[in-house]
Amino acid sequence: MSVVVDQLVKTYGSQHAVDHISFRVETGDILGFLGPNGAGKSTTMKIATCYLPPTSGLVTLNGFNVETQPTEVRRQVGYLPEHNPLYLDLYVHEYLRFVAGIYGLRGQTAKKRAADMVELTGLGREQHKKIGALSKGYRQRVGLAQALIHDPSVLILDEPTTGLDPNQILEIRNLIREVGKEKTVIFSTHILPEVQALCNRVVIINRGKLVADSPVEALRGGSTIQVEFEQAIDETVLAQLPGIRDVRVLPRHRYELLTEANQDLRGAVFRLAAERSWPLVGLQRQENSMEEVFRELTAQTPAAQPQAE
Ligand SMILES: Nc1ncnc2c1ncn2[C@@H]1O[C@H](COP(=O)(O)OP(=O)(O)OP(=O)(O)O)[C@@H](O)[C@H]1O
Repeated sequence: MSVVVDQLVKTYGSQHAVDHISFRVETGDILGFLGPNGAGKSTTMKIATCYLPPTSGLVTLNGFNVETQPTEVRRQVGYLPEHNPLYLDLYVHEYLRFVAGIYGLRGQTAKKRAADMVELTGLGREQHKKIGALSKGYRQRVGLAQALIHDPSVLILDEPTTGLDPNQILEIRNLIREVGKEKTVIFSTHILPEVQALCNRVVIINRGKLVADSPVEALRGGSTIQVEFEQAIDETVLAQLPGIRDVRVLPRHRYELLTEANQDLRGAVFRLAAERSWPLVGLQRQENSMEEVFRELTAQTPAAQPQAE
């Protein structure tokens, strides 16, 4: 059971909303899909759920191609769109049975499934109201219930906790965590602590391009050491120090070392420099928060301005 996104492109006119993105998500993964406003998250999710055709590239869900096998894909996937359209005049049960019907569930089976979803999403107290009379948090639960009604193996949720109060956020997170034990979950959010609380993996996109695809651990609470030498050194030796996750070469003989959380490797770097007779002129450590990593990865470079004629 997996979602595979391979070199996905979506253009609107001349704009590349999604620009050659590739990643894969496996069963049991809860993937946080992050990016600033307009990064291309919703567009990617709409393509993965057959609401939009890709311009090029491939998306498969459990091996089914979104372009050529949309019926099979829709059976595999439950989708909660960012602006979840609901029929406000329908009662909760009525609406859920209607959605069940779209997936071919009828009669007692549809009724039972709707009742199960009411139970699962904590809609019990509100189930006899019309959707129009529900609070935002409860409407969101209805959205989750409709996304889950056909027992999909993949769940795609576009900002499921946006606009909810802190109690509702916790409840929806618990529900996602519960559902994520059996299903593949992809959800977008702007709340980074939510990703830390729920996800095992993170994909970050910026202006349509993939800028990170890693375990949450790799983006959480590590630290960086900036080290500067008088002349260029062999960075592969730095990379071999225990506790170093990555080494970036910066201009002017500076190197940025990403280290595991709670490790201060300045002493080790200093000793290595002494051993190798590398002329060390600067050594600084900085704790990283996920917010900082996100900001760095999605720093906006100013768009090229059209030249005046
Ligand atoms: N139907 C459309 N026509 C033209 N441009 C569009 C259309 N839909 C999206 N876009 C553009 O594509 C880009 C990506 O939009 P998208 O909604 O996928 O971003 P997002 O990452 O989900 O943003 P947000 O976090 O604000 O929801 C944006 O620049 C948006 O304006």
